[in-house]
Amino acid sequence: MNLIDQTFAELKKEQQTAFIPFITAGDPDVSTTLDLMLQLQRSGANLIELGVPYSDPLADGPVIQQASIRALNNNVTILDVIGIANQAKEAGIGIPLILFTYYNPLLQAGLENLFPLMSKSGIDGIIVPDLPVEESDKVRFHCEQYNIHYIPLVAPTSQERIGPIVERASGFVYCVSSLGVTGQRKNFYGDIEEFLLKVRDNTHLPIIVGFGISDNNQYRRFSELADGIVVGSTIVHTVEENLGLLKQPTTYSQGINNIREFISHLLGN
Ligand SMILES: O=P(O)(O)OC[C@@H](O)[C@@H](O)c1c[nH]c2ccccc12
Repeated sequence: MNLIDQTFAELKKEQQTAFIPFITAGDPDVSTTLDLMLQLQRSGANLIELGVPYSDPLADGPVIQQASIRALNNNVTILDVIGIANQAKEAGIGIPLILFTYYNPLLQAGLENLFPLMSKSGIDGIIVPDLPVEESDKVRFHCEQYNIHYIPLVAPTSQERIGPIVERASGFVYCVSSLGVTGQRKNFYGDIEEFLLKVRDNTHLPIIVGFGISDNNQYRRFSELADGIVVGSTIVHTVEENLGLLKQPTTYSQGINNIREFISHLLGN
């Protein structure tokens, strides 16, 4: 049993949808990331996707690309992000943490080095968006060794690959709501309901949806269709809007409070 499984089991009992925010670790700096994680947990996050900054985030839109650049300017590495997860758990984070990283940082640091650290640091799942599931054997081997869930992405264009993808999943399946890159949007894939039902028919695991969800209307719509909702860019954009406040000790708490208020409106509280 992994904390992700327990979390979804509890949410299912309460008939609740998981709120899963994504933030770029180290944006604008490590200590702010820790405070943001604690604030997200207080604001109702059920799991957190912790993004490893990367120089070539091909699946990301401009908001997360900029966040990666800010974190990389602080020289934040995948090892630092694992360290942040560890500090967060020590600081009181009790919800599952999912390491979100492109494949290259994993490869450079070495799976055999990272997985023991990830396990010790309380990381419960990993998402590697640019690793085709057919090439995920090594990553999944290490995941099984260390009881870390391997969470694949499935897209509306996956169609006949939905089966092979979800059968290699553990923890939950991440359904991408639209084609293209991450970022706020007005429209989603035309047959999104049909797509989510098709994924649901292929797995007993919880299915979560992400990409473009940025206001309460969209959040409520997808809460009816999935077991969890990932929100990234619009939260990262709110961090960006408050960088000025977050940089000054005298206005720091105002910056954190602005982000708290944004999350509250997003969730319709
Ligand atoms: O940013 P959005 O549009 O809210 O989508 C979630 C997304 O941020 C997060 O899950 C994510 C960040 N980078 C990614 C790359 C591929 C797939 C998903 C992601």
